[in-house]
Amino acid sequence: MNALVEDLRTSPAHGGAIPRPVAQARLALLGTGTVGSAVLARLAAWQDSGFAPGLQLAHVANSRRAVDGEAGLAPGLARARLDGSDQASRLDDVPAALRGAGKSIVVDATASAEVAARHAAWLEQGIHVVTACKLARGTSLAGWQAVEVAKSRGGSQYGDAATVGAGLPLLRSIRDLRAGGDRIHAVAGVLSGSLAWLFNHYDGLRPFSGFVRNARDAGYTEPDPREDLSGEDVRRKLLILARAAGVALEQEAVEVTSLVPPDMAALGRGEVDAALPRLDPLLRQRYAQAYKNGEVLRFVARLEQGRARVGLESLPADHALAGGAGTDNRVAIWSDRYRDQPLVIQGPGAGAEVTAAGLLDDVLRIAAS
Ligand SMILES: NC(=O)C1=CN([C@@H]2O[C@H](COP(=O)(O)OP(=O)(O)OC[C@H]3O[C@@H](n4cnc5c(N)ncnc54)[C@H](O)[C@@H]3O)[C@@H](O)[C@H]2O)C=CC1
Ligand SMILES: N[C@@H](CC=O)C(=O)O
Repeated sequence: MNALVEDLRTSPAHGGAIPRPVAQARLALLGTGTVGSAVLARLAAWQDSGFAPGLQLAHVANSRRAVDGEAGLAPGLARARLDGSDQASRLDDVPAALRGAGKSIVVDATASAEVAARHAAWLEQGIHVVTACKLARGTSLAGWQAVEVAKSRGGSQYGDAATVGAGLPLLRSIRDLRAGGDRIHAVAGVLSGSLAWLFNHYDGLRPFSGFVRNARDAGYTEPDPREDLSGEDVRRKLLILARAAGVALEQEAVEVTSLVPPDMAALGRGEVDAALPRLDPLLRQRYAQAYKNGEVLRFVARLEQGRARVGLESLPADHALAGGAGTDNRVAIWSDRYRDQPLVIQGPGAGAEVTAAGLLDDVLRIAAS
């Protein structure tokens, strides 16, 4: 914490988390990796403190196994129960596991296209979906529209705060501006937490590939870091933001400049780690050029004048998009009311804990609605 800012946790006025009465809701958590484990940890902490007592964990699954708990699984024990379970993970079983009193909510903490393909069907059945996975809304326009149609048919809600900015109030701000009558003119910024971290740390001296391994091990990258390095993950985030802003973009409309050499893009997942040093020559050269110009490298997404593009840019160090530290996303939004000076939103844009918090904020919002 910044020493100039008083730490409110130690202030006498700080009262801790207020127990929150939540109407009963049954949750199915899909994915117990980096993000899913943090969801379980947050639910376990809530259970200990008595916060949000109405939430009941009815089903937990990873790609191989599943475990059900009709009366609710203890979040702190769910991983151990899952590891010892002989129940196979089957997406067809999810609706039945959620049957019971209160709202039914699927929490998608996977990176699975197969799970994303179920979102619309669940919504249509009245099951709410909260997701960190961008594949349902950030790929084809038809996929995005299918979610919209299914929500209105099923009277269900879709919590997507964690899909962009790991829960930062980005989508919410764009939707609030539009709900207040504003048109969104442009959006530009750093949308990748892992790439932000990489370009905040890379010094042109040590190999870029080593930093990629560190970002992966810290849980900032996608399960396959090429998703980040190729710009594909940022493309999905920009598409989600653009569509929320009222711009119905097809995924091919985003110009993406990848950092991944073609020979590395073609490799199998298991071969990626050994091939990471293939990134080093291009990044060393881009860094040296930027350094010579007194600039910094940032991986930027832009939606301006109907044109959408994503790629590495060399920016003056005092440029509005160059600020921030760590995994910070930094996004500028221009609208009718923010015509000259944009609204700028900055904060950590990757990491298990912030993402889990973003997912559970959406769960609480839906449970309370
Ligand atoms: N790591 C981060 O900082 C952030 C991640 N996200 C998103 O969160 C999602 C999860 O990311 P990680 O936790 O890093 O991935 P991970 O690879 O650590 O975990 C993925 C989990 O999904 C499970 N899974 C795969 N297919 C499944 C299926 N059919 N049914 C049930 N479970 C299945 C896997 O077994 C694993 O437990 C991704 O979509 C990612 O884009 C979003 C914001 C930030
Ligand atoms: N891999 C992503 C994680 C969040 O979506 C990123 O680096 O931003």
